[in-house]
Amino acid sequence: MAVTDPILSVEGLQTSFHTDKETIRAVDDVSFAVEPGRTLGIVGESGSGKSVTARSVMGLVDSPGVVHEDSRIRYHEPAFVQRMARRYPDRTRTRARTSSGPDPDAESNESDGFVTLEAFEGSGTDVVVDRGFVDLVAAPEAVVRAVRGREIAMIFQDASSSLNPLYTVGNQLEELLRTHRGLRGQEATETAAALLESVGIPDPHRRLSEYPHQFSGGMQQRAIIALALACEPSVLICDEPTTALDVTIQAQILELLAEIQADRDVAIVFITHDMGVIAQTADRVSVMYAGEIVETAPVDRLFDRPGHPYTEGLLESIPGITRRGNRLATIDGRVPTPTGDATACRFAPRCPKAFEECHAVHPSLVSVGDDGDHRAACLLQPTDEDEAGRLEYHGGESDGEVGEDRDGDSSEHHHDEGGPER
Ligand SMILES: Nc1ncnc2c1ncn2[C@@H]1O[C@H](COP(=O)(O)OP(=O)(O)OP(=O)(O)O)[C@@H](O)[C@H]1O
Ligand code: NI
Repeated sequence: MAVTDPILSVEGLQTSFHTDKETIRAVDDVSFAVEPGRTLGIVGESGSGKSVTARSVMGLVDSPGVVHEDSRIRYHEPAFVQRMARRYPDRTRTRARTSSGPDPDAESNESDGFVTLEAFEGSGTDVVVDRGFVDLVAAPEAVVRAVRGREIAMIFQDASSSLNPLYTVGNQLEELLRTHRGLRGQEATETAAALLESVGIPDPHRRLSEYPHQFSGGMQQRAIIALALACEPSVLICDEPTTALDVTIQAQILELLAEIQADRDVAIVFITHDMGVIAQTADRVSVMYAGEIVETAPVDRLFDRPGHPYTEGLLESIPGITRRGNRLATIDGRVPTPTGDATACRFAPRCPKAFEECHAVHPSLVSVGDDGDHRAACLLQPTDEDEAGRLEYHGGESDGEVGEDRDGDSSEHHHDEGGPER
């Protein structure tokens, strides 16, 4: 597997909650990917859809939520893909691309496959997989269960629910090691102690026999991380893992996660509303607003040259004392609940830079500058030079004609300010 291949990729994820009154599009066409050893930050205010995105990946969306069947959630770990290809040969299909195997199309079964092989040798129950993926939306529940917690682990936003107050920390770790890794007795105890030690909990043997309430907040969070790591997952999703902790402990936990990542090459999806935390953790950032990703870029790039006014607002809120709050210091109002199709920019009602068009056109993600790795969904982003030049000719905000040639296809509309201002 090449270094740049993702271990987890999500494309066009849509998760809706259907109620009597309305359909809430909590996640509305979200795409992202994360590579081994890298951290993708997902940032946005309360209600932007971060947790529902994470729970969708885990196959844990609460009723009445539904992940749309056209969504793609792909897990690319070759050993797991190989296991599934051998277990479900009838539901395994092949894709030409870089295949080194025999005639790739010969064995294709396009109808209800959920395992896709891209580079492999042999076939059927002897197949050796170098590259491919399992589609978790199409996969049977048994496969999703095999992934959840073992291949992709999650630290939940509501940390208190992650530890059971009635059992010792040791019981909880050993139970996981028994059910998922088949470890028992002394071996399980030693492995549990080693796990506690690896997350920086001193005197691990004694702490195994203690109950969660005997741990401080920071030590509880370390124990929760130990539980998440017990099955040696390839991907760790952290949903606001430090929000409840004070600043010093928060910094220690972030450092711990970085060490774990360096040791284990685990891919991390780090969810937070705090741009300061993003700066410390992420390699790449996706900014979410009302169910959509409105900007995505490598972290330095996003901080240097934000391409979306919402990102600018989040960045301006960093030095404030709103760290634990979910409201932005610099932008009034709050995230709307997305119901129905997006027919306009969902941020426009709060946007200091919104113009008429923003209330009528739904912006799609376009490159910021000529960097294909940096994309923003904002009409302020010109999409190519000609167009930018033409719009410049039309002048600035005072130009009454600006709206007139913009009533057609939304994806081709731009505004003239030549990129973000700060
Ligand atoms: N069980 C549910 N039923 C109906 N709507 C829900 C449900 N769970 C989440 N939602 C809606 O989905 C949207 C996204 O919620 P989500 O919890 O993902 O936000 P978030 O970005 O994680 O916010 P926070 O920072 O507060 O955790 C919200 O509008 C919320 O009301
Ligand atoms: Ni959340």
